[in-house]
Amino acid sequence: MKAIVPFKVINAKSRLSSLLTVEERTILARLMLQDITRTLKDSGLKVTLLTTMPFEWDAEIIVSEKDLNSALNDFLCVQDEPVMIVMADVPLISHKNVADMLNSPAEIVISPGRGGGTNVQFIRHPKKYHVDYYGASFLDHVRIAADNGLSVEVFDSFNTSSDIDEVGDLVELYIHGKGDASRYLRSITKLDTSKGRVKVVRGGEEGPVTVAHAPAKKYAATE
Ligand SMILES: Nc1nc2c(ncn2[C@@H]2O[C@H](COP(=O)(O)OP(=O)(O)OP(=O)(O)O)[C@@H](O)[C@H]2O)c(=O)[nH]1
Ligand SMILES: C[C@H](OP(=O)(O)O)C(=O)O
Repeated sequence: MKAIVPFKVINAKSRLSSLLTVEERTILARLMLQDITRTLKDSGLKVTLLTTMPFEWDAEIIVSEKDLNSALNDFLCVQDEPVMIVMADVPLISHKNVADMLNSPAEIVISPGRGGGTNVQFIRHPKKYHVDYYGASFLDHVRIAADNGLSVEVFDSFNTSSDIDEVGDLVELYIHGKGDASRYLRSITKLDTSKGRVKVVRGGEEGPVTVAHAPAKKYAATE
């Protein structure tokens, strides 16, 4: 069974730029991808990365300069087997989450993200479906499934609904993460529990974490 993970190589996670430098965002994005790739592979899935430019990774790479939706739909329309689409910013996804999605009897299993997005989708018949990310993509995906007569399960999981888009989202990774991305985050930031909602702020506690692949600078955009 296949999993495809879209990955924007340059200037990833730009919405975190009020807290993290471009190098830190690049490393964090790479480590989230590393944690996710490991979980998907250990769950028995064959992982393909859909990237915006050539990229070294321990997975099949498809490079497409098309927009995210066109690139994904080009992929889906030639797949004979089920496909799981996992966004590269859902680092808490677990083996159990993957197994539960694969075991669903539904034709489309959708894990929503905060704010109307879509974090993970399991698509049993990719040729009968297409994706429409951005905006309220969760609603769009439910509608596309209905328009194509496909049954839907909305997958209810803290892990898979926790996508890391904005600085406020980092607290979930900081507190609940068990992989390298969370270790790295804890090495460069700390928790501010002084008042109101807990926040991730500058100042780290743990030692540095090594990144397995090419140096971050190579892919970092200039700010
Ligand atoms: N292949 C491909 N992947 C993309 C593209 N844009 C975003 N992605 C990936 O799609 C997923 C969801 O995108 P976002 O949550 O917006 O992530 P992002 O673009 O790194 O974050 P921002 O810069 O803050 O918008 C992430 O896995 C991104 O790496 C694109 O143009 N092509
Ligand atoms: C791609 C987009 O991600 P978001 O920016 O909403 O996390 C979506 O889920 O439709």
